Amino acid sequence: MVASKIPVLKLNNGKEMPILGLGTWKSKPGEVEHAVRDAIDLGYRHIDGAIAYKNEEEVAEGIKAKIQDGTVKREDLFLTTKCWNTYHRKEMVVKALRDSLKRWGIDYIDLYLIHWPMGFKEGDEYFPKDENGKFLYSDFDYLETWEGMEECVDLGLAKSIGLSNFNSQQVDRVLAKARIKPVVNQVECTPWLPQNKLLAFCKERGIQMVAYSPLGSPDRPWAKPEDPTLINDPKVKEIASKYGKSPAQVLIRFQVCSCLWLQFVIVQRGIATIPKSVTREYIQENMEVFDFELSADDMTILDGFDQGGKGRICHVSWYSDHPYFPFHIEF
Ligand SMILES: NC(=O)C1=CN([C@@H]2O[C@H](COP(=O)(O)OP(=O)(O)OC[C@H]3O[C@@H](n4cnc5c(N)ncnc54)[C@H](OP(=O)(O)O)[C@@H]3O)[C@@H](O)[C@H]2O)C=CC1
Ligand SMILES: O=C1CO[C@H](CO)[C@@H](O)[C@@H]1O
Repeated sequence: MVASKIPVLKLNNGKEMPILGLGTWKSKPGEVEHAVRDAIDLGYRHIDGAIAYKNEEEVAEGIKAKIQDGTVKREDLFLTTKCWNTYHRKEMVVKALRDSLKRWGIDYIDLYLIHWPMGFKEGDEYFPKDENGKFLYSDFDYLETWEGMEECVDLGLAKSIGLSNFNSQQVDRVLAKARIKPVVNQVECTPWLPQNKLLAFCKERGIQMVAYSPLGSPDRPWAKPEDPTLINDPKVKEIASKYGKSPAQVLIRFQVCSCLWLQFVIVQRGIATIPKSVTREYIQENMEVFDFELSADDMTILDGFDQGGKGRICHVSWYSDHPYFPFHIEF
């Protein structure tokens, strides 16, 4: 069996999560099985999936191959999936995970997240719309959804449960009611949207932040050719060349092990992150980030990238009329 060099973080329930994982949104069937196999061969042990990515079976094929050839055992892996917005009714939360586990071919998931606080109309369509193209929502309160998540732990279907795309008020509402505390809040995080306030808020409550789209999600479906790209930013490129690293490595290092000023003290960001790639060279490059340190001067430059909410790429403004839309407040 091959040991991994990726550091692990301890979650508030005592379980461990590798600080770096492989993202799988937009990874096509036909590519993702290979990407997962390559990642595990290279030392990744954390894979971030979701029901809504519609590729769980193929992700699972990659995992199965690596368990079968003896590279890893199931218990060496940290697998995440996410309860989609159409499954926010309590009973559906459990059913959705059972269906997902069948697709993964496993009997428990390491981490099950509420993908968004916003519920959508139940049914087979993941993005339901009426005949005028208006999105159709459900009014299930995410507190009910959380009860379903807790049941998944009770039933042994999920080892840990958490949130994704929840703002500070929504996190506190869950904490006030939770029998089982969320271990993470997975949110977009880049130098454009460094989430310093949400990070401090989550740290105070023992909730680990996980950064999604750490490279600025250049392959997001709504990207326009004229949009700026973070990995091509001249300042990021300049910093990268100083260390003999790539822009992607600087952006990943920024999350996992860089410092920031919080209330007059310097703290490590220590944010877990899940860059997506289906390219073996990138998958390898993205994990080679634990052998250099960004200087205070370079961190100051990256701090200057902060655009607040305007820096958000996964803004999903098309759902902004949802009562639980998370991005109307500062953090
Ligand atoms: N909870 C949530 O709501 C969300 C969760 N996520 C999760 O976070 C993951 C990562 O975010 P995502 O939006 O996919 O975007 P990322 O910021 O991870 O960027 C992915 C893109 O960057 C490219 N890339 C990867 N590594 C490198 C490299 N070293 N050099 C140059 N280009 C590189 C990839 O190319 P290629 O693949 O062609 O190799 C791909 O086009 C998702 O896949 C998903 O698992 C993302 C969005 C929302
Ligand atoms: O993970 C995700 C990727 O982006 C999508 C935007 O439609 C969402 O489904 C989800 O947040």
